[in-house]
Amino acid sequence: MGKAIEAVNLTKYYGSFLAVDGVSFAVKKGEVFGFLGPNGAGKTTTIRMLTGILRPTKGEVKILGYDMLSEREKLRARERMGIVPEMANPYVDLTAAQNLRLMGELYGMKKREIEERSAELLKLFDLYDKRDKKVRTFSKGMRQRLILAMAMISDPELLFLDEPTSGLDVISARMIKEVIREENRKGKTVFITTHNMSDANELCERIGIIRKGKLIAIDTPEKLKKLVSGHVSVEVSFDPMRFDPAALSSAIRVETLGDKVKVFTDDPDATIRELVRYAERNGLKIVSLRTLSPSLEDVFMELVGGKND
Ligand SMILES: Nc1ncnc2c1ncn2[C@@H]1O[C@H](COP(=O)(O)OP(=O)(O)OP(=O)(O)O)[C@@H](O)[C@H]1O
Repeated sequence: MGKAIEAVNLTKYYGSFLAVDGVSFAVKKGEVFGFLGPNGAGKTTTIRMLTGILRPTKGEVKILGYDMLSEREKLRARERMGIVPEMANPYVDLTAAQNLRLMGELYGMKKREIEERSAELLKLFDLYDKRDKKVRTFSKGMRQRLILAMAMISDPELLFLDEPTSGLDVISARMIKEVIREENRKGKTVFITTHNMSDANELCERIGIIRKGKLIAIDTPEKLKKLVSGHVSVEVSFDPMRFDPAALSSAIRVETLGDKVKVFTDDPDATIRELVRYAERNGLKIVSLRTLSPSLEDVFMELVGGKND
């Protein structure tokens, strides 16, 4: 399996301001890779360097093996990728079908091919009935679905999506996520920036977390979650609900939530054993017992300190 994206020491200064600071990573072909970070962390700057829109101050970018710093190779790479830029807009005075046609022509596709692919994409994004309506009449969600359809017109093997679901209605966001998953099933590579933790968790095989221009962590969502200690908890409910937190030696902290207690621990196995023993000793019935893993949000908060940069 080759590499779809290779970035080495990617660096961008705006004047004297360092927006992206020596970022290196690789994305395998067929992978959905998420780039997660707070506002202003450098996500858009990075994606613009990867797609050849912005020239890095320093560093190297290879896309599908093409050197993006060479104008000629960049054009070859561009033919094989689809891009959804941040806050992109279709032409509002054209219809959905016309926007798709224009994009197909830019990719040098044949008329027949454009018509067929457009129909397929319009149906996929539930815009087929609206294909001859001017985009001016479209909601934000419909426009964003069209933008993604336009990026996919040439059936590219690699998609770059900058905040594709940001600020969208639930239905459009869900549709877009479903399409991303489906593209991935077909073996396509997707690079997606987001500040939405649950989207990243749902969609991405690996996630890079960027903060103040630096890549501070890169791993699978599950492994990233293991980075945060003390965020694993065991939730238990007894009948009758009587509980003395001091009885647990494995607890870091205990929270009471309605008729449940949530015990934070570094050793969920030991905590569960203690809870079972506690119930037996005190004649309590265990109504429910489950282990809760840290969320990606917990990881994110721990790593970026919960602040925008
Ligand atoms: N053209 C520019 N000139 C000067 N500074 C810029 C320029 N573009 C971006 N910046 C700054 O570079 C930093 C990174 O911006 P970037 O847009 O890459 O962040 P981001 O992670 O995509 O954030 P957001 O989620 O808000 O889009 C920010 O501090 C931003 O203010």
